[in-house]
Amino acid sequence: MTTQPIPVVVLAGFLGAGKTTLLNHLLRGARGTRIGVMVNDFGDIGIDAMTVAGQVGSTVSLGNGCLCCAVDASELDTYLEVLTRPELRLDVIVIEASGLAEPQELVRMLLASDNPRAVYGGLVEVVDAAEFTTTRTRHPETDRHLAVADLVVLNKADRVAPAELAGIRETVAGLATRAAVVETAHGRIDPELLFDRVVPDDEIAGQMSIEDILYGDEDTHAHPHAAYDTVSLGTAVPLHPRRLMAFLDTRPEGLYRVKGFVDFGAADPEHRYTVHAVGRFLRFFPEPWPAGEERLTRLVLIGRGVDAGALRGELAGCEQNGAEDEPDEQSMWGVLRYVPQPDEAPVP
Ligand SMILES: Nc1nc2c(ncn2[C@@H]2O[C@H](COP(=O)(O)OP(=O)(O)OP(=O)(O)O)[C@@H](O)[C@H]2O)c(=O)[nH]1
Repeated sequence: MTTQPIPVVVLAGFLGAGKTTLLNHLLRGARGTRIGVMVNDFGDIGIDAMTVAGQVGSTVSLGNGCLCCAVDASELDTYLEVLTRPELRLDVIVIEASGLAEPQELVRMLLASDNPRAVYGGLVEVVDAAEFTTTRTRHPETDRHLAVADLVVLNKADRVAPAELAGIRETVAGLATRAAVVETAHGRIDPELLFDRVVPDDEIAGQMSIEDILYGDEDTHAHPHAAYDTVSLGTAVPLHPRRLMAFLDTRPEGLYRVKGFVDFGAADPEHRYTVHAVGRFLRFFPEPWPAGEERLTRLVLIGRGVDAGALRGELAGCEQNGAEDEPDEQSMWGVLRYVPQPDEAPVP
């Protein structure tokens, strides 16, 4: 059994950048490497924990709220204590920060942790190449996040023309001066990039001063999620595809992220539909209902400057009202327009 401390890698990046996709890629390609996962869901339904593949016994879901606000260093230590138990024999722990977390806060907490079996293993910042320019304009803190990253994964390269991608890469590299920048699609990076990133003590000192860790800079505490609203829907009543599409097609600008699973009831009893919207980008991924799985819809909406009460009401209005309201197969056409073609990789 190894006596080396376990590296703890922070996986950060704005809403929808592709953190969960990357994490699933790592888990699938893990082979002999034993990966522990801490998932930080934003919203009171554990969507991200549910979409992390095949992790039994070594996943900790941090529930509602943002890790950097909701958890202090001692609480983080409690979670780390669980994942660093020798019997789990983990080689690496990955913390997926919520898309609105301040990665620097997490890094600070990890560095302050007194768990001798864990060592900070670096900050990976996932960037959505297709949304980079818009995100940066709306969220100037993006620059600060890139500046402290150890590895930048420039994801969704498939959604940007090569010339534009080269320009974005140059901008990102200029901001992430300490980091390697890796372009990829669907988070398919070489796992070695992460698992070998045990950062020596002297390098950590170079990354963040002790004053940074102890006192921080008040400006860097401006949490981007303060201004965000989260609306969740968890229901056993199937949603009507036409009404859900009408809702999604007219969703307000500020509703940046929609994720979860939808049950369309009689309109398609065979499949559950994973939904992902990032900005104006929308996709549904049908998959057969797992055997014995309860038919439920779970959705989390995250937005800024949106009327959460109205959204909640509109979502509730998408629920089917008994037999008379039962949709037919044609009512699925609107949904099927957003199911990816075979060359687009599905959500795991
Ligand atoms: N075209 C394309 N889509 C991608 C890529 N990576 C991820 N996606 C899709 O982008 C959506 C968001 O991906 P996630 O992995 O859930 O993003 P996330 O960063 O975990 O999102 P939050 O948890 O909301 O912060 C999903 O529909 C993914 O399938 C990519 O490289 N190319």
